[in-house]
Amino acid sequence: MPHFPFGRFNLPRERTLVMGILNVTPDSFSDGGQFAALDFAISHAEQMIRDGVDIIDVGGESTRPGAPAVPLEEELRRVLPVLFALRDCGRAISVDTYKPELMREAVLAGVDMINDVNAFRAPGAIEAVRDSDCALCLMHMLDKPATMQDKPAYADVVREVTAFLRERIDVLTSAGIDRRRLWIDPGFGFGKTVEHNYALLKAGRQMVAELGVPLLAGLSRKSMIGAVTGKPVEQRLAGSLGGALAAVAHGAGIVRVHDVAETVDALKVWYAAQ
Ligand SMILES: Cn1c(SCC(=O)Nc2ccccc2)nc2c(=O)[nH]c(N)nc21
Repeated sequence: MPHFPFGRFNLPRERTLVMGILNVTPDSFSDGGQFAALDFAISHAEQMIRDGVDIIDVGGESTRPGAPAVPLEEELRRVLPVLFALRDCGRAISVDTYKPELMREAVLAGVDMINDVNAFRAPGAIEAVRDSDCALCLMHMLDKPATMQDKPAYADVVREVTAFLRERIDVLTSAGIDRRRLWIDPGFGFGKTVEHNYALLKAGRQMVAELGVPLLAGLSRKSMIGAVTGKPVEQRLAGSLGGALAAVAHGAGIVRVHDVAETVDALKVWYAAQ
């Protein structure tokens, strides 16, 4: 299999990889204590590993519309201990951040992917990751989290999102970053209506073909699942599994999910039938 740089790992490319979501934000557990947070995160990561996860996505700041901004120091305090604790866990680690300072620390800590919902647009982001071999995920977001869902409108959402991702790829490769490190992501729910999200999902293979870069898809438990199932966020497992299989069918190379064990099993059955 071709070796796509993924930090230390030579991850398989003949099947879609499962990225498990590891939130290290206080609102993702009860008492908010610092050490409880670290313990909780490590236990959750260990469970995902037992469940068959390929990549663990560590995030210290919620990007939900209306979520409070997290100061850099606080995000560092939440995320870095988890990165060091997971360094030798045997799975790829990605860090979900748009802050260049955290990217720099994460690269030094040896992470295998930087997952940037802002597609490395922050000043200093490219410099922070250039001299490394970690994978880089470029995600599309309309405007910014606070306003992106107000009235998302596009003349042609697939064309515009593809153009945005092409521009970001061009900027990073022009800065000397090896194209083989790059992943693209349409950013489901980041400034899109449900219709926009499904149009982008269906266009996955087209985007990969046009941009020559593999695709990461994050649908798990999102409103695009809720809209077609009528289910609240805590009852979206089945819908999310359908979404994961749809993403695989439409060319995703990584699916970002909350429910690792269930998704791993669903993909095993899917691949048994290919
Ligand atoms: C960090 N991050 C997020 S956070 C939003 C989220 O999960 N909301 C959400 C979670 C649970 C329920 C409802 C909404 N989504 C993506 C994505 O789609 N792609 C990439 N690359 N990174 C991502």
